[in-house]
Amino acid sequence: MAATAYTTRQGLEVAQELAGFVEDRLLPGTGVDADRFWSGYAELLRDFAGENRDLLAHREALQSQIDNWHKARGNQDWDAAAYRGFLTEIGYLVPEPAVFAIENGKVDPEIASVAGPQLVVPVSNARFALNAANARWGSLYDAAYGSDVVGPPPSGGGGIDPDRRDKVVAWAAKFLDDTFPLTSGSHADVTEYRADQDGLHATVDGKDAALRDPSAFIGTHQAGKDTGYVLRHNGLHVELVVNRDHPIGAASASGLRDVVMEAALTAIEDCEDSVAAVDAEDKVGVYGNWLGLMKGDLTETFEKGGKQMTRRLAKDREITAPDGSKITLPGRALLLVRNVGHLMTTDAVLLDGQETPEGLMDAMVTVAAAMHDLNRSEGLGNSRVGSVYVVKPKMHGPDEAAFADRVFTRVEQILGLPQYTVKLGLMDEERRTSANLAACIKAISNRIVFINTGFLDRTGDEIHTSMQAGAFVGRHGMRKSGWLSAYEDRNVLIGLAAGMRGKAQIGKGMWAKPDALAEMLQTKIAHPRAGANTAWVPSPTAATLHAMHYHMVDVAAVQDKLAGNPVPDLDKLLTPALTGDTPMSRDEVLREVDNSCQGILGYVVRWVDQGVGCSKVPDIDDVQLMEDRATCRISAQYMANWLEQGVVSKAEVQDALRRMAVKVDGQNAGDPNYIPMAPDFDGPAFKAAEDLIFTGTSQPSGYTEPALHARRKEAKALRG
Ligand SMILES: CC(=O)SCCNC(=O)CCNC(=O)[C@H](O)C(C)(C)COP(=O)(O)OP(=O)(O)OC[C@H]1O[C@@H](n2cnc3c(N)ncnc32)[C@H](O)[C@@H]1OP(=O)(O)O
Ligand SMILES: O=CC(=O)O
Ligand SMILES: [Mg+2]
Repeated sequence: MAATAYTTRQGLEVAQELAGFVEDRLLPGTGVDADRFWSGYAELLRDFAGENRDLLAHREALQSQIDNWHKARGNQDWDAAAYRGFLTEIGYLVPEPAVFAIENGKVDPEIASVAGPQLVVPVSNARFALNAANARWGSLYDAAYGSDVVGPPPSGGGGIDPDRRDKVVAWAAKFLDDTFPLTSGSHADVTEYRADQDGLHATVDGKDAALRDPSAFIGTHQAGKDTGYVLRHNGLHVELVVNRDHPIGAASASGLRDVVMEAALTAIEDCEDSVAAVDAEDKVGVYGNWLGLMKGDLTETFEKGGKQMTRRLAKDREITAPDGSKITLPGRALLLVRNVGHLMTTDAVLLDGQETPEGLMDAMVTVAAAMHDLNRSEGLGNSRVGSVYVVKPKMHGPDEAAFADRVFTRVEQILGLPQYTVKLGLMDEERRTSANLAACIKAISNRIVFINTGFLDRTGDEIHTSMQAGAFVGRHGMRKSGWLSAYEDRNVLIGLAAGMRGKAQIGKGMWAKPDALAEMLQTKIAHPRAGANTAWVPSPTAATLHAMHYHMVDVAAVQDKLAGNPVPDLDKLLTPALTGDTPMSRDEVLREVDNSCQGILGYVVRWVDQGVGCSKVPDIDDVQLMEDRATCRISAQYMANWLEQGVVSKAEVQDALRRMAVKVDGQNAGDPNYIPMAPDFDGPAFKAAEDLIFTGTSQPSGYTEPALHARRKEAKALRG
């Protein structure tokens, strides 16, 4: 990696690549000239970088007070009252705000009022980033046929297996019967669908049937030879696509060739935990894709199935209502952009020779990019109400949220945008935020568009915060622990109490087993049932399937029932899940050590050597798991905690790392770009895994970024 070349702008040293990107690609068309951008940015850094540093120092100061408190108490029994008193005294817990209601201004309906899936995607990958935007609509037939929901997934030999096809068709018909019942008969037995000014008709057993709720039919959608009958339920659309010339339609008595679901209502284009962006070059790649999405002109050409294809943003869908009027349905997910948190600094922009907060750069650049969307009145637009949606991760407590609010006010001033154009999604994924959630929401109440239980980071922070309290129970115990359920329940109830219903999303976390979609269908319905009007999915296929849950559950009604329920006690949230007097068996410990080491290595080897920020890595039972920086944080913090508490020895972990490195090398044997870690175990990837584990106690909040960035830079320098 060549040393960064800088150019000077308004007292800043700016990496040339970034300066070129900003001036040649980002700003033209925004009405903001380069001088205004750079002088505003320089002032932003002068006014906010110091406070950013102070906030991070405060995190560390609180953490060391907490560590010392636990160390001083030794093996005494857990004393919830004493602990809570201590946290109040040091300012970790702040007073609960008086009752308030958020006032978040203009918010698109996908966020404010309709419940549905939220897809997350690494924005560094243009092919995936476009796919996520287009995942607003997804084929239910394809999702079921290609996954495990009607039986083990297909082997991938090509062609359609008629038995599997029939299973999928019957399974989808059952969903249609449950969601859009007919006055008589089943969708499985329809021989014809047709529409007229009275609505949708179906012929079953030679007789006319209609929808039991005729108002569910909103019109037809013509696309080539496809005639789509568009239905609506719980605010979400479903299209019955009929085409008797299509092989699937031809095999169906009704000509039904697909059921197309409105799926990813919103998608988060991620600049954070699913990407590996460590320098100006990487950041320009990430920003370039977000800019293309905001301009509507991003394309990506690639080869799939031996054919070259070009992917671009999907158009909106034109529907003809029964009375002949036209309705436009959005063709793309409403896009949010996840910025990085307050932790990292970047060498892409230097002030007084020092690195500057990466979060401030993300704020400036991603909002400026979204101005292309704000300035456009037609075409492939994003927000229809003129808002910009930024997701802010990993904030600790209300002061950090208030800081973000002021940063975005300043960014709006620099760019000439009305205050509160930028809306914020608040990741409830650090313990101090969960414990002070109402105050955090209040701190950004004019911008807030979601709270989301990012339980993966939250688990990492749970372990790190109470590192010195004792040994944490294993993953199985953690999933069933009291703090986790208190965290999930409190999030919904505090959000409702803050008036988020009908105005914002109360979201649930990621489905981290991308291939186990039958299991997802069984279990992720718990999210809408808990009152969440969105939840994260890792892929468009998962979005299409998860959309079914929002037909099965009327989230608005659930929220009505929940409103006013007592919020679970803070002590429950604050009680760590420690093994206490019932330590885990040696077998369980060693198995989990192998599992964590494998997960960490499988993830970091692609991050450090190849710059891939989100991967599918098989776990110890060969279940493919989505690994990102947050899941890596959990594994590393487990190992650090168990080392700290003497549950395992350093030698045992070192042995596991070496054995698992050999296993991971084997799993990647088919990748021509892969660099094996064995037999030398001295490359930057292997060392990154060691850093994450053996320095896990002293890493800020147990984050993985510092070690990963340093080792990735080393790998880039070594290998170009
Ligand atoms: C704790 C947290 O912060 S969670 C948030 C961060 N996590 C994420 O963002 C998860 C994003 N998901 C992913 O990166 C991927 O789904 C993975 C790595 C988990 C799994 O990938 P794989 O199953 O190997 O996907 P694979 O490479 O086979 O792609 C399959 C298809 O799905 C698409 N796809 C997969 N995931 C996504 C996604 N998140 N968004 C859009 N498209 C996607 C691909 O574009 C591809 O379609 P195409 O060939 O037509 O382009
Ligand atoms: O960002 C999400 C999480 O679970 O962490
Ligand atoms: Mg997270």
